[in-house]
Formats: sequence, structure tokens, C-alpha cells
Amino acid sequence: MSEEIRAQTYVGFDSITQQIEHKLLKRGFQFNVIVVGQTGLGKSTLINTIFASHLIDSKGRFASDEPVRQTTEIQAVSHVIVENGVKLRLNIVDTPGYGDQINNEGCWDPIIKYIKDQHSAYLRKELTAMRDRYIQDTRIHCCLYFINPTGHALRPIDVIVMKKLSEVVNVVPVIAKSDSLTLEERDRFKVKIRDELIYNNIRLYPFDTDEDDEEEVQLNETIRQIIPFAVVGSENNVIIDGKSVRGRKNRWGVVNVEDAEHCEFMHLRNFLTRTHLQDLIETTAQIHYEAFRSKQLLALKEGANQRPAASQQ
Ligand SMILES: Nc1nc2c(ncn2[C@@H]2O[C@H](COP(=O)(O)OP(=O)(O)OP(=O)(O)O)[C@@H](O)[C@H]2O)c(=O)[nH]1
Repeated sequence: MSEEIRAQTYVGFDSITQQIEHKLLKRGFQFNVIVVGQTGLGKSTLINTIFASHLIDSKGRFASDEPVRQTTEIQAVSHVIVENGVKLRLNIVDTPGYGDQINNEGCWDPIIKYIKDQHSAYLRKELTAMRDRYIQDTRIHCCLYFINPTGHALRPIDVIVMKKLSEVVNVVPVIAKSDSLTLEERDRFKVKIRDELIYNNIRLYPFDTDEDDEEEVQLNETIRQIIPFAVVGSENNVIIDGKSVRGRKNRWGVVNVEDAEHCEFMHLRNFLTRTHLQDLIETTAQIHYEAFRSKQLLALKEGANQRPAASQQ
């Protein structure tokens, strides 16, 4: 085709991708994460390490004579972070550490309720007659579940809570403070956890869909082989080979948080921000919210069907 004919037949709809990009960039993206796990496992620290900024306060003590502090209620903090003109509105929900009471029965209920409440709020906004063009999304896209680095097995409470959570949210398990395990212990612990997840029929994110191409299926498979991510968090920088890096310094050495030889923090960060951010958001809408929505609408319909019958009695 000559240049002239091409110019005559060119309509210009291929610019739709730039138009979408422009609109999305203007609006920005919303990502909501919840952190769940026993008290003091480094939840706040890890979040601050992942997003390379101080987003939530760690409750750790700086001196041994300071009183013990801990997160005592579900707290959501919002931040806008910008990278190369892309605006990410980040909502982080910190939950009180649980499982340290004598009776832990039902200690997960407030967390599940919080997640369902966000679905419910979204559904209400969706169903209003004059609904907003853009609904503020507070639905939780990812739940980072912190496992105690015991090196033995999952605690019964971990199994119960992960099972319940996986029914309403994308659960990503992490072995907290993995610097307390040797490499062999870490590998054995990971295998044990994966076996227990399968044995207890806990289906964790990522899920394969029919739409996934070969590359995505392969990527998900790689992630499944790493999960649970054995991580180390730190808000402090240490000097290694003259370079300042995020790390933890002990008497016997230094853990470089961002070194894949030391821990799997970088795998987790890449997974959350580079490879699966959009998929976590989509899966929340298409799987978890959709399941909630259809259940609610069915209940509404059944309620409406029963009402006239009741009023006739
Ligand atoms: N060794 C080690 N210590 C860590 C790690 N991450 C955090 N810590 C330390 O553990 C302590 C508790 O960390 P936090 O981030 O406040 O823990 P949390 O889970 O948010 O605590 P709650 O909000 O009370 O449940 C702090 O002193 C941190 O410096 C880690 O990967 N390894």
C-alpha cells in the first residue's frame, strides 16, 4: 500500500490505547492491602519496606525499657505514591495481631467482617439510582498473611484463618522474619507449609483462568513454587560494600533485604508491584466481589419473593 493510500485510509482508532492511558493516568490507580498475622511478626515493617516509604508506624520498641506497644484495632491508612507520573493510591489496613489469647475462637471474625463490609459498601454504591461515574474502591485486593517462622508447621489457627480468608480475598502467605531460620530450615518449612495448604484444601492466589496465555500460566507456576515468600523487613539502611541498602545488622553479619540470596523480599515486591498488581485488582472484582455480589442479590431476590407471600397470610 502506498504512503498516500495509507494516509487516506488511516482512521486513527489505534490511538485508543493512548486515550485510555491518559485517562487512567489522570485518575490514578487504587490498591488496597490488608496485613494479617500474630502480633510482632513485622507486618508494619514489611509494608514500609515494600513501598520504600514510611507508611505505617511499627510498634516495635527502640529501647528495652519502653512499654510494649501493639496494634489494637483495625486501622486503615491511605497514601498516594507517584512513580514516573503514575499515581498509586495505596490503602493499607493494619490488623491487630491475633492468636495470642488463651481462647482464640472467632478472633478472625472482625477481619473477615472488615473485608466483607468493603464489598458491601461497593455494592451499595453500585446499586444506587444516581451512582457515581467512578466508585471509590475500598475492596481489599491482597491479604498478606504472616506466618510465624517456627520451622515446624502451620499452627491450627493459621489453617483456619487462611481458609476463611481465601474465600473472600486474595491471600499471599509470607514467612515472617525469615532471618531467624537457616536456609535448610527455611526450605523444609516452605515445603511443609505447601503440603499443609494442599492437605487442607486451601486454594491461594494466583489462580489460572482460561484467558491466561502461556507466559502468564508459566509466571503463575513460578510464583506457586516460591510461595510462601520467606521475607525479611527493615526500615533501616546499612552499608554493604560502600553501598547503602535496606538491611538488618547483627553481631554476626548483615542481612541485605534486597538480595535474593538472603531472602525472598524482592520476589514478593516484584510480584506485588511489577507482575501481579493489576491481576490482584481484577481477580478481586471478578472472583471475590462477584461471588459476594451474586450471593447478596440472590438473598435480596428471595427476600422479595417471600414478602408478598408473608403479607397474604
Ligand atoms: N529479625 C527480624 N526482626 C524484624 C523483621 N521485621 C520486623 N522486625 C522487628 O520486629 C518488631 C515488630 O515489628 P512490627 O513491624 O511493629 O510488627 P507488627 O507485626 O506490625 O506488630 P503489631 O502491629 O503489634 O501486630 C520490630 O522491632 C521490628 O524491627 C524481620 O524481618 N526480622
